[in-house]
Amino acid sequence: MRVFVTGTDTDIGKTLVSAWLCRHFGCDYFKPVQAGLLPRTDSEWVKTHVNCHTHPESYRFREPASPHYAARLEGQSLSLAQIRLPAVPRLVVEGAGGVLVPLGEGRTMLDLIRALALPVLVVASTRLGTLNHTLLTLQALRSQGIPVPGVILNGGLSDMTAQTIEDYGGTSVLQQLPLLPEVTASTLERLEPSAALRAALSNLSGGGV
Ligand SMILES: Nc1ncnc2c1ncn2[C@@H]1O[C@H](COP(=O)(O)OP(=O)(O)OP(=O)(O)O)[C@@H](O)[C@H]1O
Ligand SMILES: C[C@H](N)[C@H](N)CCCCCC(=O)O
Ligand SMILES: [Mg+2]
Repeated sequence: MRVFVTGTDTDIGKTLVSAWLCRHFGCDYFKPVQAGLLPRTDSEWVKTHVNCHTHPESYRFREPASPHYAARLEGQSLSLAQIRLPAVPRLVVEGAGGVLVPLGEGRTMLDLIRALALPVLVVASTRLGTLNHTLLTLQALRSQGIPVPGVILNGGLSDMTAQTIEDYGGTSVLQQLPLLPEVTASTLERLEPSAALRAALSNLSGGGV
């Protein structure tokens, strides 16, 4: 299975969830656009926490900022055509920030997602405000006809949030991941994927988890 992991915001847990998916579903990891290289890139974080193959980024920028601006600071611009998916059957692709993050020349992360033609998992928090952010994200993805197998709630359990996203967002909450007191290889390993997540991922085209 090949899947794109987006989120409702930056710092919402996309890298943690991506690493966890790689660990439990035997996937490689690919971060096409990395803005901010220190203290470590997302690929380095994934490599440190789970033993999976990470593919080189298509774009790496020093500034921890929106990619369109980080690129401009280095006199560069992003071309979607330069971003090619690694040809492997099991792959987790992580975005940068949320779906409308600017990539330059009027393009956003949503254009990249559409170009890559992958189904999308949305990582969301359970903090107050998440319902609005999550429903807006789902609406943006749906407006482009992008398939969304579901949402992963990260960093705190809330059945109310999960139920409301399902009721108003027309999609499934496939997993709730708790706030981990310690984020290590073994705490990630001990978090078991739900039956709903396993089923959703095994149904993806190219399927089999
Ligand atoms: N469930 C969790 N329990 C404890 N800490 C978490 C959890 N999820 C994320 N974090 C921590 O929150 C921080 C932000 O998470 P992460 O780097 O995964 O965000 P991101 O969405 O990938 O951000 P970016 O847009 O920069 O790629 C990290 O320090 C991460 O370890
Ligand atoms: C620097 C950060 N950690 C990510 N790499 C990029 C996040 C871009 C967010 C842009 C925005 O929505 O304002
Ligand atoms: Mg990340």
